[in-house]
Amino acid sequence: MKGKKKSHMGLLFKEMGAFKITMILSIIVAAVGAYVSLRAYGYIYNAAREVIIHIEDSGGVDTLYLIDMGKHILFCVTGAYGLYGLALLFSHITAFNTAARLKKRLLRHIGSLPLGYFDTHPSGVLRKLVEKNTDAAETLIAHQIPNTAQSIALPVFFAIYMFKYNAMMAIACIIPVVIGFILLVSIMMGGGSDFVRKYQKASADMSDACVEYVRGIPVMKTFGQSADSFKRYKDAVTNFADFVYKFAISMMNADSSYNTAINSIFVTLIPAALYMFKTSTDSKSVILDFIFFASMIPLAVTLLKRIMSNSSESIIVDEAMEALEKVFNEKSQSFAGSLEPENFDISIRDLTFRYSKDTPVVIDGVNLEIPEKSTVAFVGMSGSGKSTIANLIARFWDVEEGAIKIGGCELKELSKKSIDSLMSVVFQESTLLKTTLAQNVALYKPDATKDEILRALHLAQCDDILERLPDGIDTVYGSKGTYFSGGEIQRIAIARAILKDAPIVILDEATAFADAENEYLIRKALEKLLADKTVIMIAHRMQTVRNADKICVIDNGKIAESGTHRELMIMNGIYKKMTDEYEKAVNWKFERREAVNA
Ligand SMILES: Nc1ncnc2c1ncn2[C@@H]1O[C@H](COP(=O)(O)OP(=O)(O)OP(=O)(O)O)[C@@H](O)[C@H]1O
Repeated sequence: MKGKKKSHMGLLFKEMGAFKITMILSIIVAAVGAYVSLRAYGYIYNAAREVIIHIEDSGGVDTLYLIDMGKHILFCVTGAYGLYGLALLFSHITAFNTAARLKKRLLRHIGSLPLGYFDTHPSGVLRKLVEKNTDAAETLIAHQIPNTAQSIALPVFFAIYMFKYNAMMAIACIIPVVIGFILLVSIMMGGGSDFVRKYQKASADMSDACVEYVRGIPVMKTFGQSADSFKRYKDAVTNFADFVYKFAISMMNADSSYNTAINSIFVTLIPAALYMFKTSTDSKSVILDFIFFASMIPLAVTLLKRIMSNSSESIIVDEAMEALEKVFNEKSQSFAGSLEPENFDISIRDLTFRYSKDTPVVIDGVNLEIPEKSTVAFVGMSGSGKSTIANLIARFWDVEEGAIKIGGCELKELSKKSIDSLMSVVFQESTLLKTTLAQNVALYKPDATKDEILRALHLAQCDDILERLPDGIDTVYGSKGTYFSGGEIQRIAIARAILKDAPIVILDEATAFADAENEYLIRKALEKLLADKTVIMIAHRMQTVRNADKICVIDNGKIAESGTHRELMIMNGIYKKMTDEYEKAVNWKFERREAVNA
């Protein structure tokens, strides 16, 4: 048996806050509007009755009464439109304010999440998440809620009216509606709602795969691949097409049965009217009642159909709220600490970490002391946990088990100001903003003078870059075709770190993708940056770590070996094996070259 899915609409109602009042007003006004529109039918009935009663004696018709009824009808029709407009006004006030509150709270919350969250949630994903889901909530409140209020109120008033005028015809009209509703509920309970969810997932998968496909076109062209090689995109499109087909087929019977039921009111109404016509002494009243019922039926059918589409809309919004709730459930990072570190020693105690409750442990009981102004390098297989430890030191994620201390204070106890000024991180691939070179370099020190910026650029070996820029450090990156190579961007990122002059530097081997000339310049730039600093280096090439004060071999989230290069080579363990294999790979290249040159 399928478990009942939890509703996430509570979030939406909570977010409405005081605007719940305008929402309730919208529902009440929409319901009153529905009543007023039905009153118009009552006055039409009275006018028609006056005419039919005097059908054989047209002089007996009370024209003043007819004019009066006409005025009432006009008043009710315009009143109903006016009230519907007012209901929409209230619902839009609620919708815009709720969506704005939701967006603001969401953005504030996203801003408080740890930096590591943005690794897996890039800006495009977050923009889609915020906009798409809050827009869905806005549409639901602005349109669906007043429409649903009307769609429910009208049939209720309609039923009361029908019983007031003619109980037998009322029952005849209600039988097909009840059958229609039983069918509607069975569609929704029997997988209809599940289908809407799966349909949305298939559609989202297809659009994600499409973006991936478009982004991969350069790779596809470079390697001369055919479109078939982008299997995920092809599979997503096929999956979506299959889904829509199955959805249409499965809904075909249910939808047509529901529509047939609610459209077949005449099938029960006409026999009931004929029976009454035959047995009643007041045939004129029977004809009049029949006209009254027949004129209202199309309206009832339209409203009943609207209920069905409203219920599938609410499933979409429920999904949207579920996605937002997931973001709100992400734990914020608190910067309530106020301590300043006594020195820049780093101490890691019994550190154990997993990225989320449902993922495996990636750092498993790590203990490490990094004295101030020393260099520690992490080496190990890909996925062993090197970056995770470095990111935890930089507080990209919060430590939950064990502790990381700087200068005797836990990271959480340090003030935001000290955390910001303590560390510089140079990633494997750095990013420049589309602003001036000066602003890019002074990102962490906006009040830096021009001389300070120029000095940092000089120390980071960026003189050659500066020479070719049309406006020097005021050149806007990305303007007039001003772009930099990966190695040049890396040197500018090092200039940024030099200017910041933080006592701790975390370095994710910055030369990994540089060419020989850039590698030389980056190394020279790093010498300036790292002098007299506490350095944590994630190394991908074995030769870069030889001079480190301590090398830690990370294996499966644990420190498997640690020591200097010499100590580790003598130990004859994983490090020695990695170094030997690395050297074999390098020598293999030389041998090949020699063979070619021979
Ligand atoms: N944001 C994340 N969410 C969930 N798991 C993650 C995340 N980042 C990394 N992991 C997982 O944590 C483990 C350690 O990854 P980490 O990036 O620390 O390894 P690494 O040694 O630095 O690898 P590499 O040398 O390839 O960069 C891996 O299994 C990885 O899949």
